[in-house]
Amino acid sequence: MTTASRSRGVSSSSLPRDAAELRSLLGLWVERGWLRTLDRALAEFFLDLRPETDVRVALAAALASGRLGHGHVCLDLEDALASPGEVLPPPPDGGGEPAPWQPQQVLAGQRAGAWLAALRASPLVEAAGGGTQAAQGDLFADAGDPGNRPLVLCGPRLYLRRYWRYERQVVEGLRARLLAPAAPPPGLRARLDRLFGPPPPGGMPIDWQKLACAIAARGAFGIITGGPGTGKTTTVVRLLAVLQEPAVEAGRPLRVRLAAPTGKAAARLSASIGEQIGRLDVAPGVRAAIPADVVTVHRLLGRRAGSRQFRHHAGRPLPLDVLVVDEASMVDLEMMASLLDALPPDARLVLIGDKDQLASVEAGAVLGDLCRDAEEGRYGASTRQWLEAATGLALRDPRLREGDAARHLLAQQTVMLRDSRRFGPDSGIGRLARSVNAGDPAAACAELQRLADSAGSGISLLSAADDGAAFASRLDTLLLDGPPGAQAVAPGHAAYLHALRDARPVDAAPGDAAWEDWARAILAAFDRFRVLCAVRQGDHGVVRSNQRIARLLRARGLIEREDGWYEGRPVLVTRNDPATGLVNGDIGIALELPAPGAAPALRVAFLRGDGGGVRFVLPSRLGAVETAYAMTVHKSQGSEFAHTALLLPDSASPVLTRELVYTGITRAAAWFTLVEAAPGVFGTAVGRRVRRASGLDICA
Ligand SMILES: Nc1ncnc2c1ncn2[C@@H]1O[C@H](COP(=O)(O)OP(=O)(O)OP(=O)(O)O)[C@@H](O)[C@H]1O
Repeated sequence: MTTASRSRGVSSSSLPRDAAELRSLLGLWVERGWLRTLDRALAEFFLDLRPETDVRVALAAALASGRLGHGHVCLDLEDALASPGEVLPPPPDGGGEPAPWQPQQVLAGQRAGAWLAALRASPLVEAAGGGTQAAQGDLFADAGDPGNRPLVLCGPRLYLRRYWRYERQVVEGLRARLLAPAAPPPGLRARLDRLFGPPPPGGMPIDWQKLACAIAARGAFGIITGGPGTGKTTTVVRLLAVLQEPAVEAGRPLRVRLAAPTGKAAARLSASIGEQIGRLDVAPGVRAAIPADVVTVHRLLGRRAGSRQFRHHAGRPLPLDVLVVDEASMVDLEMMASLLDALPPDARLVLIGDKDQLASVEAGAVLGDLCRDAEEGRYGASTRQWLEAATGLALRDPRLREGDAARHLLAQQTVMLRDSRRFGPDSGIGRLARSVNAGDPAAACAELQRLADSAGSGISLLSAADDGAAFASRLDTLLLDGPPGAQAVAPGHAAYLHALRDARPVDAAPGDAAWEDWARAILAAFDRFRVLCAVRQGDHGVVRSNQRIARLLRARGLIEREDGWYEGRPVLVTRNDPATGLVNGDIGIALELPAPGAAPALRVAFLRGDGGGVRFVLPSRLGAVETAYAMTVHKSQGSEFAHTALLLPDSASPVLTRELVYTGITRAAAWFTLVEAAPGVFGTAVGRRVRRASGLDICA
């Protein structure tokens, strides 16, 4: 037993009786991995500041801070005390058997009413109505003034003030845009008909892309959500044409900027927008006024080195008229607040993304929260009328439900695209993704089994329900060679190393273009397969999966060593690096290149941002990289691979959710393999949603 647990007297399962007991309990939670040091430090700071602080207030502060580390913007005390086992997820080692000092036991039987009363009575807590803009003072400047108290209680939700302020900024910023008078471009109907085609007889079936374009064109804010291949990029490019045409005709082209949360997503969108602009049926002047250049949100806002501040903010807004943010599911609350702060009041903002994907690693699930009504439409009568007139479509679809323009304010400016051109009704990947999203574990498991049993579905399943040795050796085969019988479409990691060896242009002189072509082909071959893990640690986490694959490749003689730098080592850049121009998420492969008058040396090949050229970087110049045979599902967002194998671990960790499985499946373009290290884990994950506490609710 540790010092902390002894000093606390672990026999009691009730709350700490005083500050000393609370300090030792928090020490124990940090030691055992339930909380971070900074969560404990916050509670201790409050106890130091005001020694008379009720232990419930200090404990709630530590929990609210701890929840931030798991993506929650606040601590909902009613939910937390009703389900104390879910307040803090167990640490990576599982936290051991329930013990009296564990969060679930300490919080068991506590009543939210008493905690809320203690919080309301505390001079550290401001009780907020939730509808007003918070004062922006220094966190601890004057804890006596309610506008500066470090904690904010809004109904049952307890926030650290900074996050409450972000949430209010987002709510107020979006609300103002949603209530701004609609300003559709002139001649909208004719422009839509030209770009999307005239409406079908009777206005059915609904062209969701046309609808989305109309909605986003009419207001200062719009959301276009949809799964992979539903035409989000196509719609955005046509939307920009619809907005830009009258502006160019009037001789005042709009200043349009495109942004994405990560460098990888920005590069991918740049490439696909560039391609779509080329196909657009508009005058050359309009086409020229639609940019294909996509920057990261951080770069757009102008991050100040070493601080949370940006160059652009309300006092120095971005010089633009239209801003499109793609992959918006990855935008966290703080980033969204900063964006809205820096946006001129009369600029249009359009968010694009897949609401069903995993949310950002940082706190907040902004797109998911904003798209709460997207499935059901919830258009009010006036929106319906306007949409039908603007598009010639009839809004009759059994999936749509009546809405109220004031109560469902956001929904009036949101459209969900529903028809995937990539994963149509017969695609196995599409069927599995839809079944996972529907959220019925038994039905999803049955669909997975049925698809895995039918040849040509593009789905395979490897389950530890097989006996252990067979499972391990089948997994090894999968990782190296792909699923048996499907290796042409669904390779394993041996394939790119064969390409490396077999296609090496041995006769080419140093610097010859053949070396760049070879590197490009190897990078493309490597991108045909990726192992995605739910977690970093454990037998089926990223770290051990990378070690396992390296060991297997070496045993087969395809690489020379298992660690350090070696030819063929794939790496993932984990931090933006201005010195090399590489961004978080970039993938490179170490290759041996000839050098004039010197021995061949390793260089790491990366595709350039425009997707065409290759650049070679010395391994010694790469600071933050890790081996990339396997990566987390989180890191894979915004990428796509011909074959993905999703490894679900053998314990039902709380990170295993429907959104994680859906994101993993939809990274696969041609083939998806599910590896289940314990029977039943897939079903458990499908039954669990990412539910992040927040108060993002916008009404008129
Ligand atoms: N209305 C359309 N008419 C013809 N082709 C279309 C249309 N909409 C989409 N496509 C085609 O379908 C494919 C997917 O479209 P798009 O890239 O716009 O989808 P997306 O939702 O942005 O995909 P992703 O999930 O990759 O971001 C593209 O090849 C695109 O050209």
